[in-house]
Amino acid sequence: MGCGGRADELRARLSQLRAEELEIEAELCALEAAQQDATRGQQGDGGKLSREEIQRYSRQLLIPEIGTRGQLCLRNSAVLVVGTGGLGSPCALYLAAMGVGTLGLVDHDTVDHSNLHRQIAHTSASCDSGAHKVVSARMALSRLNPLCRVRTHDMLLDSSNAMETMRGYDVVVDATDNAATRYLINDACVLLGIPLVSGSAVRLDGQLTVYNYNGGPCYRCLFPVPPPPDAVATCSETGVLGIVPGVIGCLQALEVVKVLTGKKMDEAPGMLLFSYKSQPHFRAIKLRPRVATCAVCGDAPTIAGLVDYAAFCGSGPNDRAPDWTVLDDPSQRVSCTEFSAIQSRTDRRHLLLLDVRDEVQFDICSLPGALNIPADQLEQRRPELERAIGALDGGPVYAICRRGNLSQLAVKYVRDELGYAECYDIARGLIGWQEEVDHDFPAY
Ligand SMILES: Nc1ncnc2c1ncn2[C@@H]1O[C@H](COP(=O)(O)OP(=O)(O)OP(=O)(O)O)[C@@H](O)[C@H]1O
Ligand SMILES: [Zn+2]
Repeated sequence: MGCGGRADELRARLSQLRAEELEIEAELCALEAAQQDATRGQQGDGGKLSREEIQRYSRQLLIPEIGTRGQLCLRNSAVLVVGTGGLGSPCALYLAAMGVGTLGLVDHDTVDHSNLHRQIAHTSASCDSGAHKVVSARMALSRLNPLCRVRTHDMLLDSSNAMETMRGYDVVVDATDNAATRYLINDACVLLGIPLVSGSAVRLDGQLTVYNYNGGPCYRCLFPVPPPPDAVATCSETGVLGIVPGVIGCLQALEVVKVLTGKKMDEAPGMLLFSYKSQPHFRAIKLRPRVATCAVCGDAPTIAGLVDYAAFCGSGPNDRAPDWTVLDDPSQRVSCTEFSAIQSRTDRRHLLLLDVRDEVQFDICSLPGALNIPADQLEQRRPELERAIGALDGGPVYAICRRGNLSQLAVKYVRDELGYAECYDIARGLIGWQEEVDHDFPAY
């Protein structure tokens, strides 16, 4: 067998072993979840470091701020990381590496290819095997540091299970991505008296705050009212640079260490803002103190137990961006399958495919022959659009976007503002095209 053949054989064996490893990990997670009380609490001699621990953590033990006392604090602590995505991955990896004794991981999702540029606890193999994020992350953590006990909670954290899940942890890390879960975790932390290390990251910006600690404010003190659901930017809609949640997740781990080792806060608690675009990248702002009228941590709280957070926020933890209905008349919309048939029987000179996504998205992928005019530039580029329509000899215009929302606005614009009635929307946009017509078309 040649070198190439042998290499192929080894690659195939390796990917089979990786898949098997994930299977074993999943079974272990399930077994250990069934005997949870055995995995909580101190390990070994609570008051002494073992030879192995001294060796492993030696470079950290040498730091006066940590020393044996600090290392024992970490070893005898339990930290819950909610969300094992972009923030939770680096945060949990560092907490395990630094010697936190018990790490709980909560997530309900499976690993996706579009997660891997930032969710560094996961691998392509996890994705190919359809692994659950908590299983995949646990594998990474136990490889890194087998001394760390990892407890997995493969579930959607909600009002029915949060108190039971979070109780007993010394610190909770919010590494999630939605308002409903942020309020849920905050309220449970206040009710249980647990400090909360909260982070967020989207596009090129991130934020970090420690709530409910040392008499400081809780999340509700600062944000008593949730933002409107469509004002919340998500990674899947607006994107995120891989390292940004990496920076914030690492700083979350740092804050956890500070809380666990009892480093006294010299100053009033602050919010740290990070931006790739600003110079310097970090800015700290002082937080207002705890608000006496806060509904959950105030002097006369009105929230004594967990509430319905999806109702409070107007969107749940699972809600993806809503689909709009701008065009009430269904005859103004065609499915992707219908458009594919129309396109193949129409002379391309008499059909205009108008792609109204922004240029960045258009550059990622597009259908052949599409004219790109972003929805928010239609008026500004009206002459260009009118010229293209003028060349159609009365032929149809079809508008497309990523998921069929903005394209409806474009159809309305062409019909109402340009007075051109032969204009139709392609329902479900390029996501629909990939699912219905061309499975090889890139999904993003
Ligand atoms: N209520 C919840 N219970 C459990 N896990 C949650 C909850 N809310 C959010 N999460 C998890 O928090 C993680 C957040 O990760 P991240 O912000 O990187 O986004 P993502 O959902 O993985 O990816 P994308 O938004 O790009 O599809 C996800 O793994 C998500 O499943
Ligand atoms: Zn409060």
